[in-house]
Amino acid sequence: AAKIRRNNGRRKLPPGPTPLPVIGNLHQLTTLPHRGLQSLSKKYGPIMSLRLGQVPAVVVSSPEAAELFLKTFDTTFASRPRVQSSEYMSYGTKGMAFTEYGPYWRNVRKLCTLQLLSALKIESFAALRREDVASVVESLRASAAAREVVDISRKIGELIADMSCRMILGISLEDRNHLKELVHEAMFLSGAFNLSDYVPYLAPLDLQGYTRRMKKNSEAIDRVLEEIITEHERGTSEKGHRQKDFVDVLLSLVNQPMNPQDLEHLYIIDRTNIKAILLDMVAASFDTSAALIEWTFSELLKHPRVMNNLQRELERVVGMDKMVEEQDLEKLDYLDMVVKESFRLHPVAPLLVPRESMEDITIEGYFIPKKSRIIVNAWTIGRDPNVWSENVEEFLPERFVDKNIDLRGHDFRLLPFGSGRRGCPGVHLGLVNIRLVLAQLVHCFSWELPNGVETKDVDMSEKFGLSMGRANQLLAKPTYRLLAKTM
Ligand code: HEM
Repeated sequence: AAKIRRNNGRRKLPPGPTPLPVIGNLHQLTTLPHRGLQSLSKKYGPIMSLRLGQVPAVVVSSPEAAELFLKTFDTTFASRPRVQSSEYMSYGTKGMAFTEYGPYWRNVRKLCTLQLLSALKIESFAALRREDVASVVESLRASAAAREVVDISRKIGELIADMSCRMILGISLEDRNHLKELVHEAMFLSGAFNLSDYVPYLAPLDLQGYTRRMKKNSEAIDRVLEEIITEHERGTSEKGHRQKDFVDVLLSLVNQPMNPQDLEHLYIIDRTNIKAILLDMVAASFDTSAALIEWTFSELLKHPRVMNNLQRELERVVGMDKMVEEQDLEKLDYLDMVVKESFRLHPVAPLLVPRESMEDITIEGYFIPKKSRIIVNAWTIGRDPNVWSENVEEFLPERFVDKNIDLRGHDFRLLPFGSGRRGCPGVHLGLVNIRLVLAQLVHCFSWELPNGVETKDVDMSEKFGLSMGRANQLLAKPTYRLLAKTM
């Protein structure tokens, strides 16, 4: 008996709420799971265990705990769960984001970071971004002249989607305007808590209808990607001399080893790999940066003082007689703090991307079985008063003054891009897009809320998803503010 007790003692799970039969704790996630989990972790602590249907899960909600899972024991937690969405919508996990840890994932990741997402590669698309942003400024100028109220959410969403489409697929969004909706649906389905993943014996019933939607969505996306790749192969998308997009880069590598340095694990790049990688890139770019820009804009409209400070900085650094250029961005310190503060309150991936543990492990005296789902609640960490003091709910960029808090995964208080070997490989691209678009729109225009809306009334409701954006569109009225000669 003593031996059994010792074993039990050693195998103590982290504290957590009692699971119900069949569904476990799924009902406690609520429609905004980052908030549902926050209230549970207040009660049970920063390392909490849940059962999601049949699947053991651990929810991590403090910087110290996040460091243990994402750094100290990173290798144990570097996998992703195999779920329906990754099967149906990542070509049987042939991409990067939802692929289990191992040589295949490592090779795809290497290929993408070297060939597609390197700083050099991203810089090479600066002219394209400049052109797209300028054309939105132009259209907003027309709205300003007509004293129109603008749907900022739509403008920003289309701008980011268009910049991403041109860089990745070599098409403008107008040519394939249903792609945005398709990718949006794919992101929703990848982020949804799908009962079929947690209670596998219910999967054939498809009670939420997600499986059906995934099949339909993946087929529609596949048709678009096939068309685009075929156009590239035939050279029909060639409009004179144009820059190589991601499709060109990947097609130039077809039939070659994915990683020439790793001949022990020989993966030859084929069409399915290319489609899966392109889908990952498009899905990761469309909604994430746009959501953060929208949230920041919402906060700026709610906080005219901060908007004002930002405009003063832009006047000083850039000047009122010209638009913002990418090389100005690194000089915009206040903008940098605004973006950090926005990520603190609105980490667009509030629960990051789920991890899965690869072996049994004991952490802080708690037993965590192999194949546990690991959920890092970055949203809760950003609002923890022990970390950020009492005014956590306040939008206050100045809290970052003289604090060396990085947002790329080195500081566990601020984790919008995750951390460690599964951390976001698109940080550089994401941040360039975010800073450029924000700086330009705030520099070129003054913004006011539509008639009758007061700053305190700006709606801040969230719509949960793998990428969490605003529930409703953000509306505002622009007035052009640069000296006229610039356009
Ligand atoms: C505001 C913009 C973005 C945010 C907030 C964001 C956030 C994240 C987060 C939280 C993760 C999971 C990290 C982890 O598990 O530790 C992730 C992974 C990933 N992100 Fe991003 N991301 C953004 C933009 C991008 C862009 C522009 C790309 C590429 C075009 C990208 C590509 C990826 C990929 C491929 C992964 C999976 C990495 C892996 O599993 O090895 N992301 N991102």
